[in-house]
Amino acid sequence: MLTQAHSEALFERAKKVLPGGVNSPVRAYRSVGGTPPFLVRGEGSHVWDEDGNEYVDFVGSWGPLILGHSHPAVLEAVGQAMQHGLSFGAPTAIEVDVAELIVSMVPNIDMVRMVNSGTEAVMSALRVARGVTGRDKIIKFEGCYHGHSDAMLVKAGSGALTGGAPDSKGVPSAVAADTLIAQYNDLNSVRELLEANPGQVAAIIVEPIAANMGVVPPEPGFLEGLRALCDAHGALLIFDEVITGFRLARGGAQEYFGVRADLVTFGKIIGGGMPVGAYAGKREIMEQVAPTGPIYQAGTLSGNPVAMAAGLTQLQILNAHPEIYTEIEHKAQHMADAMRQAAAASQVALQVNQCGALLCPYFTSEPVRCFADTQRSDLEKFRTYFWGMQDHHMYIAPSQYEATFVNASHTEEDIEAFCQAAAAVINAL
Ligand SMILES: N[C@H](C=O)CCC(=O)O
Repeated sequence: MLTQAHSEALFERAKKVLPGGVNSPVRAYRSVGGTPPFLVRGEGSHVWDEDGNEYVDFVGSWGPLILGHSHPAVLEAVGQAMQHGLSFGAPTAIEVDVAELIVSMVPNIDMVRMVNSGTEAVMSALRVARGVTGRDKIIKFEGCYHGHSDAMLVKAGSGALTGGAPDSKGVPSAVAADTLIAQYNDLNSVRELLEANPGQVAAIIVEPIAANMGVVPPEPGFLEGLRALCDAHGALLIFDEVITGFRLARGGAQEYFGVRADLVTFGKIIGGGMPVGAYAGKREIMEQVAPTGPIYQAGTLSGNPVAMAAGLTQLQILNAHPEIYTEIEHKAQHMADAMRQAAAASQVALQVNQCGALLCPYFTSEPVRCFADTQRSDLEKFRTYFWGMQDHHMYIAPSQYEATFVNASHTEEDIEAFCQAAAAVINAL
């Protein structure tokens, strides 16, 4: 067991002034028990906690740190931007630079609106879909997570699922009634909802890879089928790319899977570690947003110059180095294979889902292809795996329902250390 005296003392203080001691529920380690390490520093692929413990970080601030912590070019850009002021609430050149770069990298979009988080991006994209179609209902998938706006907290994944409450209190029933729930990788469940609600569905929103119930990749034909169903029923297809955007490929899931979306939402990744979000789409849709159109959405901090500087620098590097995508995917494949081999050798029931630079172990003998399958994973084994990995200085998400993120900053030694740690922990199971 690692020494955690300082983190424990901080957690006790935190619990007195922050609900659960945290500012986002998944950080509280409720499902694995124990104390979260309070982090003080990150460099490249490593983080350090208040007790001086060093870890290889496979969370990466929940995805955005594709280049790792404290990338020198990103820090330099942030430092420069800060010299000129922290916020103007006015147009700046750098937000135009970021928007132009996003439009050049992502297929099928002409315009972008910056916001401050993935939650805001989704909330706004849903409003646009409703405004454009004149319809109210939205189809989402059980176990998918699209931030914490009211409509999206119906059967949500991520922290809501980790806490065992996929439906939050405080969501008006009238709002929840317009969120229709389908099953991931099950086109029939979507078709049935569309047919039962003719002319009423504004949009289908999907994580192209469901990465908030662990990692569940789309089966061949699933995303294509959603596109076809949207076209047939006059609904918009929204890809929530808060996790997959700029991580799967320069053009995100649309490029990786070759399926067109009508609206795309982005989150923390386009801030390179700073709080940013955005939604994007074709000109005819995006021009419906205020001030050019009747759909209102606003934000004082949207396009914040310091956040834009971090995001622009990370996106420029990713754009200039597409080989990063092949490299991070290979690392993730290697990790998944090592875990599968360890499980086979020690006869542990384990499925490792991996797609791009995302992976997740489920302790079950059956393939995991939808929400119901994720519920078969043995959570007690996940808990043992989690703490075993922590003892080996591997910082992974404290939840069965989050991804393991592989980044460009992970060295061969980091990946080997992960594989050896995972093999040892799985053998001990
Ligand atoms: N899956 C969530 C974000 O993508 C995890 C982060 C959080 O809820 O704090």
